Amino acid sequence: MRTQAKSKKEPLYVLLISVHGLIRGEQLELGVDADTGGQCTYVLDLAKALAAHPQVAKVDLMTRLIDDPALAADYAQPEETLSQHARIIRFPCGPKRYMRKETLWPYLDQMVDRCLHYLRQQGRLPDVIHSHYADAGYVGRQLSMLLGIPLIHTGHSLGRPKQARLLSSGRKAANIEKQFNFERRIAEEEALMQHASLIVTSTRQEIELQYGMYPHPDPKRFKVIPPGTDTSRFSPPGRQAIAPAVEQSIYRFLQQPKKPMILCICRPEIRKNIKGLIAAYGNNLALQKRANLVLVAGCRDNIRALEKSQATVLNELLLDIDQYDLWGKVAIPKHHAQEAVPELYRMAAKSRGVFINAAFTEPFGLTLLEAAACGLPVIAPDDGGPRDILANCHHGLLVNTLDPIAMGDTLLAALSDKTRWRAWAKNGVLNVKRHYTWAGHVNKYVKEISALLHKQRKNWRKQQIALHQGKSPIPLAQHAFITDIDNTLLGRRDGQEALVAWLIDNVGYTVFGIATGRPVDSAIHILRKHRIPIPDVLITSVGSEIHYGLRRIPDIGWANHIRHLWRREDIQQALKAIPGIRLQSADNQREFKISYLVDPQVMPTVDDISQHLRGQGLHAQLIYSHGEFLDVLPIRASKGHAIRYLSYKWGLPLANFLVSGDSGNDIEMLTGDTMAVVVGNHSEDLAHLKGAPRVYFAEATHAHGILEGMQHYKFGIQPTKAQAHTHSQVIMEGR
Ligand SMILES: O=c1ccn([C@@H]2O[C@H](COP(=O)(O)OP(=O)(O)O[C@H]3O[C@H](CO)[C@@H](O)[C@H](O)[C@H]3O)[C@@H](O)[C@H]2O)c(=O)[nH]1
Ligand SMILES: O=P(O)(O)OC[C@H]1O[C@](O)(CO)[C@@H](O)[C@@H]1O
Repeated sequence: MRTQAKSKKEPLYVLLISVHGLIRGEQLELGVDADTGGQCTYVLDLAKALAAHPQVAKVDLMTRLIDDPALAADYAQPEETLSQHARIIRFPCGPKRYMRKETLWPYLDQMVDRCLHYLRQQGRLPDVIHSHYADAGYVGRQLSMLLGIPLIHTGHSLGRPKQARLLSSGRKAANIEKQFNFERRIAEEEALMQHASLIVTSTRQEIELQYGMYPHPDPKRFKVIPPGTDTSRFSPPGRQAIAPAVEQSIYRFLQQPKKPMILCICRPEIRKNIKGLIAAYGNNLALQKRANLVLVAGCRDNIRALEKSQATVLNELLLDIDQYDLWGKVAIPKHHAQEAVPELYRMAAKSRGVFINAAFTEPFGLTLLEAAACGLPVIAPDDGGPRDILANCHHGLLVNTLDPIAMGDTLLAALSDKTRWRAWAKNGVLNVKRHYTWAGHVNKYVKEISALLHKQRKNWRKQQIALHQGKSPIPLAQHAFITDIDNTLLGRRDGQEALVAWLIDNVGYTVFGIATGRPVDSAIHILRKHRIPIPDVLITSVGSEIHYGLRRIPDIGWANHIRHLWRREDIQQALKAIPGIRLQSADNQREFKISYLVDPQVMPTVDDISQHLRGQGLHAQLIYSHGEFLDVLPIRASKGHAIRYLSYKWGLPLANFLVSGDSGNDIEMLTGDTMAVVVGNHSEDLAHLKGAPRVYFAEATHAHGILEGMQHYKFGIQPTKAQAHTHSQVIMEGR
């Protein structure tokens, strides 16, 4: 299969990623915990609206597969259809059970790998990847780098402002780090700001005040595209009666249920300031007389069984209701179904009540749009999202939510002026349709993406990137050819040229890779010198690093994999005691490789050195070569392991790999399921492989030997004379 440059008109394939929380097509469970709120509904609405756009052919919303007896089986379905062009795809990520987002970081690489396999099955790569929140940002950034596809990112909520808020509330840095894993999150957010081609925000203030807390935000990468709300669900009350079950779920708490409702819908989270709201209501007797307070703060069976931070919010809530003696005036329903949510807004509108968002800060605030669409005026924090929304919708008032007395007074004033109330209700319904529809969002979004892709295509043309255009060929290629460099690929000029012609003929069909002891810079330098196109995959420093293509994108998954038990500093320290070895120059030292020069007369045996390290509780592999070098590597790092990892990661069977080598450090990659070729000029340490299954010993030497092996295995599309003339052109492009 050959990778093609995309024609301008071809409709788009968008891959959305939102890892945490609970996402399904119907009956979203929102407010269940701190991770199930606005973002879940945002990504689902976005997926559906995008798929309805005429320029979009396909939308996949990738999320975590959760197989938890405490939850509906829906979250364990690998695929769910949302509409003709949109679906949810779910991949495992760590343990099967539900986990809060801060604990998912160690497992995210699994999603990257599963997605690569999935794309292979699809036979098509997305045009853009769009990640939501920092965890999905990590997955999206890896995929974007590995595949050469632009990344769009939406933060929804950022680590630095949250960390600053928690610190200023008096919490200890070490405790909040333990609970929220800020270091990892903020590092990823910084990386995303460098890597993403486009960052979509809901407001301008989000760019200035939130992203502004990070180093060097590049204003050109940001685009404000506010979300929409689903007006087919959220609509004004009209004449229809409210569903009796919904009414009942509220009335059962209230002494005078027909009074106006002050409605608050939010996740039970400290930032949402439910405590301040109770104080506002509890301290204002006139307000209590005028209206009931209805708090919809997620669903609960047993507060004691909830996660600690939510349990604290709800416990405080109950204690505060008791302290102000608000029994009979406050409703706090235990459960609500998703179809009940619009009904709750309508019920509040019918009662001539108001909606309140009492949060200390609110990046955007989807509930304010939902209320507007249902004809319910709002009181909201004088902060980013609400400021923009109220400036557009004119459906209520802003208030200082840090001041409970001001909040109480503002609520009372809003409920008392009937003419103003009617104007707000009308404004909300009209203006939300004018400013906040998903169709409007998606129109702007598709224009931005199209401009981005257009610019990128132009760049590719300018750079004339080697064998293919920008996107990686690996996910769709059927075969891989991986070779050692020195004395295998290189060594005879005529052989090299014939091999380059073969590579050109096999573009898109075969992945081209090298596996070498050289560090990556040195490998690229020598390949350029010999006019060999830059490989799709570079396994370097004896398998301790993997990079991709011209841009040398590192495979972070591999680094994470081999980091296991690797204590570089301690190993280097322990080896100081070994006679007959001295460190090679700094440019030969890598994060996962310590290299020594050896005096064979003095150095103890490799087994003795291994034992010395083991005695100190250290784990490493020692590779002794050519009687003069000693490389110390993590136990999982080697050329052979790297090839097996690539096979697994990219979903390409090991049997479809042709590998070639000449010496001892190639043994591991030459044995096993691969199609192995040992070149004619091989060293003695490979002789014992003669007769081993799937190991071909070529007569010819160097690159000629590789080509002989390819013929033996009938590997690849064989070169034709007509195609061979493109050779010099590609070499130039590869430089
Ligand atoms: O018990 C509940 C609580 C919430 N919701 C729904 O959950 C959503 C909450 O969204 P939002 O008010 O925007 O708040 P967050 O959950 O905090 O969402 C985050 O992400 C949103 C989308 O980017 C931003 O609008 C917010 O500012 C940001 O804090 C709304 O659809 C609510 O109707 C429920 O259905 N039941
Ligand atoms: O408190 P945090 O970690 O900043 O996150 C806020 C959360 O709000 C949500 O958007 C609610 O859906 C989450 O997805 C997001 O994780």
